[in-house]
Parts: sequence; structure tokens; C-alpha cells
Amino acid sequence: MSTRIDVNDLDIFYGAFHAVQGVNMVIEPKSVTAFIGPSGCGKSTFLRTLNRMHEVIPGGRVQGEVLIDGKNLYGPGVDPVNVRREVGMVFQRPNPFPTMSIKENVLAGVKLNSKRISSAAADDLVERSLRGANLWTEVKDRLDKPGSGLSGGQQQRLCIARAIAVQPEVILMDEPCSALDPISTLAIEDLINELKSDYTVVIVTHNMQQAARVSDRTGFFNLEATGKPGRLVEMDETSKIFNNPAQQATEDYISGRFG
Ligand SMILES: Nc1ncnc2c1ncn2[C@@H]1O[C@H](COP(=O)(O)OP(=O)(O)OP(=O)(O)O)[C@@H](O)[C@H]1O
Repeated sequence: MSTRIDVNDLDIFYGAFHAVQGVNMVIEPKSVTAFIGPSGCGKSTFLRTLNRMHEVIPGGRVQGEVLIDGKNLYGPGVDPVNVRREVGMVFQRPNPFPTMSIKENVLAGVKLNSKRISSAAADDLVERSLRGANLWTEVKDRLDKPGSGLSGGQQQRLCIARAIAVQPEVILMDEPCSALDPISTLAIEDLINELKSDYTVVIVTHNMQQAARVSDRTGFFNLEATGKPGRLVEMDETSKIFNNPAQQATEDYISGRFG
């Protein structure tokens, strides 16, 4: 599993509002790509177009192409449900299903995809997914207890286990640490670093140090003024973006001279 994403001339709308304009980028397989930029520039909106979650919002639509290993997600006949299986997502606030046990939470996505699996295969998948999310040793003795009984950081790793369980190729993360304390944040950052050996990982973060710590490549989004569309200003190796960006707007943002 490892997947390259090519975005070609992507424009994103909420009804008549043009939220993001003209994005072209390549997201490399088996790497971590981070998106940074000021509030409202369209990072989360753009992220959601990578697994067709944007169109779930009323009025949400796109023009352009998102190719996953050469196949356009927005091509005719493509089933968004299959897209979301291939491209998993982890949200800002950990959102385990509160009435489900830890084990049921891990299997929730697999069951939604109406896959029938034997109980032995389910046990195996639960263990593999929880190990993959660095949570197994902490929860292996309480798999039947509610997922909501875990700490915030553990809940977020449970959500990552749930995403991994459906065996996606890409994992999108929208500010996955913003609701977490520093120790839990470090645990998630370590995990992101491990996930890239198996998955293509894309993360939106407000935290520039986090982008610098976890990502191989960084894209800087910006917007000229409120009401104008956001744009991808530049995208490059993370070290280049933080040490020697090509664009003045990037330099101003990363050095805190923004706005
Ligand atoms: N559901 C929605 N309906 C209409 N407009 C929206 C919706 N969600 C976001 N927008 C608008 O789209 C633009 C981009 O928002 P988005 O949340 O993607 O930015 P962001 O860069 O992720 O911001 P933040 O860093 O604050 O999360 C903003 O102008 C926002 O108000």
C-alpha cells in the first residue's frame, strides 16, 4: 500500500463562494505531507476534497481533477463510498462512537463497508489495527469497555486504529492533535512517523513546529483577503519551506510576520 496523489487545477466551492482556487500539487507516496496557512485559507476544505467529503456539505462542489494513482476520484461512475475506504480520515476531535466498545469502534468502518468477517479474523484485525495505532498494550485487557472511557489521546489513537482497520491507502488528518495535551500530541506525532512506512499521510496543522517535526513536504496556503479564494502559494520539502522558502508570503508566515 502506498499511493501518489496528483491534483490538477482544482477549484473548490461552497455554493457561489469560491473557497479555494487553482490548486496543482503532487502528494508523494509513503510520505507525510503537511498543509499550513492562516485560518480560513482553505486547508481543511482542500483536505476534504481528497476523499470526496467536501461534497457531503450542501452546496459543496469542485472543478478539476484529483488522481489517485492515475485514477480521477471525480471521474464518472466513481463511488464516493469506495473513495472514502481508500482514503481514510481522522478528525480534529477524537470521535469514537460513544456507545460502542473499543473493539466495536475498531471494527465500525469495516462493518459499515458491509464486510462479513469471522470472529477470529475480527480479533486478528482488531489487534493488528490497535498495534498499528500504538494502542494495543494500553487497551488489550479492556477491549469490551466503551471507547469513550479512554483518554483524549487514546481516543484519537483509537480513531486512527479505526481508520487503519479498513486498510486504506491514504490517511488524511485534520488537525489531529489540536484537542490533545503535549504528551498525547507527541504520541500521535510518533505514530504519524511510523504510519508513513505503510501509508500516504496528509495532515493539516496550525502548529508550524508540528509540520516541521512530522512532515517530509509542506504546502503553504494563503488568501489575499477575506472573501477571496485561498490558494496554494508554494509546496516543497519541509526543510526548504522552513529554511529557505521561494515566496515572500511563505517567509512572512513562517517567521510570524504575517498579517
Ligand atoms: N460548510 C461551509 N459552508 C460555507 N463556507 C465554508 C464552510 N466551511 C468552510 N467555509 C469557508 O471556506 C473557507 C475555507 O475554510 P477552511 O475551514 O477550509 O479553512 P482553514 O484554512 O482550514 O481554516 P482553519 O485553519 O481556521 O481551520 C472559509 O472562508 C470558510 O468560512
